[in-house]
Amino acid sequence: MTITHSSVAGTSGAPAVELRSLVKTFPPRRGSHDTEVRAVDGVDLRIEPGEVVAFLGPNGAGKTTTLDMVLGLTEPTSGSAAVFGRRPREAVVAGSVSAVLQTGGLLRDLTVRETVRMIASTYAVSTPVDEVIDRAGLGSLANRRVSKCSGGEQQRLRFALALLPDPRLLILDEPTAGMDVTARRAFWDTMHADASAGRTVVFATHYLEEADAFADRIVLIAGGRIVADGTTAEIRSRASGRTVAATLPAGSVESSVERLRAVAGVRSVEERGTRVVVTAADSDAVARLLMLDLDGTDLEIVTAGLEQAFMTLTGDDRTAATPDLESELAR
Ligand SMILES: Nc1ncnc2c1ncn2[C@@H]1O[C@H](COP(=O)(O)OP(=O)(O)OP(=O)(O)O)[C@@H](O)[C@H]1O
Repeated sequence: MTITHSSVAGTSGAPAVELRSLVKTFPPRRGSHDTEVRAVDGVDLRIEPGEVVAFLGPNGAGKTTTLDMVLGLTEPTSGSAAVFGRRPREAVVAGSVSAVLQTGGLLRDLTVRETVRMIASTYAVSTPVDEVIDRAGLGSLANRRVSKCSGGEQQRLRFALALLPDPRLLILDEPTAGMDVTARRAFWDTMHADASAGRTVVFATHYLEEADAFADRIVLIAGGRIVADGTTAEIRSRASGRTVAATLPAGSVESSVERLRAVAGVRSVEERGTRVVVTAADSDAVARLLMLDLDGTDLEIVTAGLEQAFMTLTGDDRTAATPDLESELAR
């Protein structure tokens, strides 16, 4: 697969994406007593050219609404969105940004190549049809009808279409939704090769593994706000910490819990009878306190993974409102 990006390199110095105090509200649904929906609730974000950024968050977090504003598909209620220093719609018209959205009409009776050719004809300047077919890994499927392509193959076709204007910024909204693990891996292999040439990629996902494996940076979104922003390693260490559990002598649990809560970096202390479960950034300090000062026994230390980090950071009542999240995580 050859990768030649003419317009990907070289930018005006403006950030690829700049969101300032971005807010989007929707009126309450008809007949509902709810107040307005604050889908995006004050987002500030700067993405530099060449970054690969995952928007990670549970259902209803505000990912799609934010991306829609980056693409100029919807106007902010307040605040602003800029793409390479321009208004989103201007950036779209200039071919600086394009998107692979969750759904998007494809004509079922056309072949893969016919589809790419048709969309290419709508651009004043476009990447050669066979080149995008090759880059999207569709070479062997070029003559297949869209109706005969699997969901994953159709998604790769949408990806090929998004590459036609050779955009400096590619937006992917849950690009692998509905794909099995193999198709998902194949899609990301293709994307990896493409992004390594310097394209800025912003994608929304529910899948932690996907964000972890593919993004340089994760922007964790919940309830319309950014709840964490950093490299995957930073997110993991910031939120996960470790869980330390021990059994305490009966009668001393209450006072011990108080002492544990006072330790710097302790995030939570849970009592289960005489057993305490402590989540903390510095598990060594907690373990020492439990064993040496508080006469704890049966010590257990568990490293929390990215999933735990995700739950911790998107936690509180918002996680409770997103039952789908747990089944996503369990997949
Ligand atoms: N057109 C609309 N009218 C009313 N409410 C809307 C509209 N679009 C989105 N919302 C609400 O805004 C909130 C954010 O939705 P959004 O689709 O941006 O979340 P998301 O993070 O992309 O979720 P998902 O992962 O499920 O796609 C949700 O509560 C949603 O119901």
